[in-house]
Amino acid sequence: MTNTLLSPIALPAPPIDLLTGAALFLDFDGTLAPLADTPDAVVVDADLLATLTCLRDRLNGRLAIVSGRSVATLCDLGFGDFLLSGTHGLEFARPGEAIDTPPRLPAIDAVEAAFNAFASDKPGVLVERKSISVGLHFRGAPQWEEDAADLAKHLARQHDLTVQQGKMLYELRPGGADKGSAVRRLMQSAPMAGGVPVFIGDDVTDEEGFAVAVELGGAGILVGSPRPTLATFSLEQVAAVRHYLAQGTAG
Ligand SMILES: O=P(O)(O)OC[C@H]1O[C@H](O[C@H]2O[C@H](CO)[C@@H](O)[C@H](O)[C@H]2O)[C@H](O)[C@@H](O)[C@@H]1O
Repeated sequence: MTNTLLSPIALPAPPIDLLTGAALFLDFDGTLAPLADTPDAVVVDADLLATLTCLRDRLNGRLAIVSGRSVATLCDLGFGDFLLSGTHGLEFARPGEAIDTPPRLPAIDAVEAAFNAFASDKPGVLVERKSISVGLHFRGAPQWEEDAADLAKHLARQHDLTVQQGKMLYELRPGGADKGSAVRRLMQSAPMAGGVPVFIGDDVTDEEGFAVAVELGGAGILVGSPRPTLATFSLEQVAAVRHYLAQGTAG
């Protein structure tokens, strides 16, 4: 990312009229759903799907989920009816159409084997097998963070992969895309084209999304406590995001 992250000052809450005319890009974990102990523990409730469906209709379809989760997992979670970008900008899907995804590289299988070997004697360390990437989670055993980071960086160099840092997570994936490139691509065609991009997210992987949204004349909304960010506004937590989105469906 070429832009410089701004200092961690408290940002204002987004005005509700920001949603009028928006092309809305929504991160998933930590933005639409609270973080949980393990990836599998997260569920999507009917209220959230109803709010997003209503908001998408009000925005003439200009609502996309842009996540680090794979598109297949997003569909399993209940988002199959939405415009999707998965695996940090590497995958795309439109409702009813085939998933546009690069192939799973043999290197990812090699990394997964190395992650499994690392995790095998460390209770609480979890390997997340994903469609075209693989994650090493240490939320259940934070004492292994440094070793997990060293292993991820070593394997990334060895296999020419990208390390994607997340919350209590190192993920290895092919490079060449991020959430910013996903926003740029989706803004070039219907239904997102013509809207003002607004990206809501909580994690470092969302900063590229904020950067491109701002560059294209829109805004980023950071979810969580103040930290260095390219976002313009902030919301304290998932509940505030959901309240904000629900307000956008009213009136
Ligand atoms: O871009 P996102 O939609 O925010 O996805 C980023 C990663 O989210 C998931 O991991 C995070 O959430 C888990 C469940 O709450 C949590 O246990 C973990 O510690 C977090 O890092 C997901 O498992 C990853 O695949 C996503 O890349």
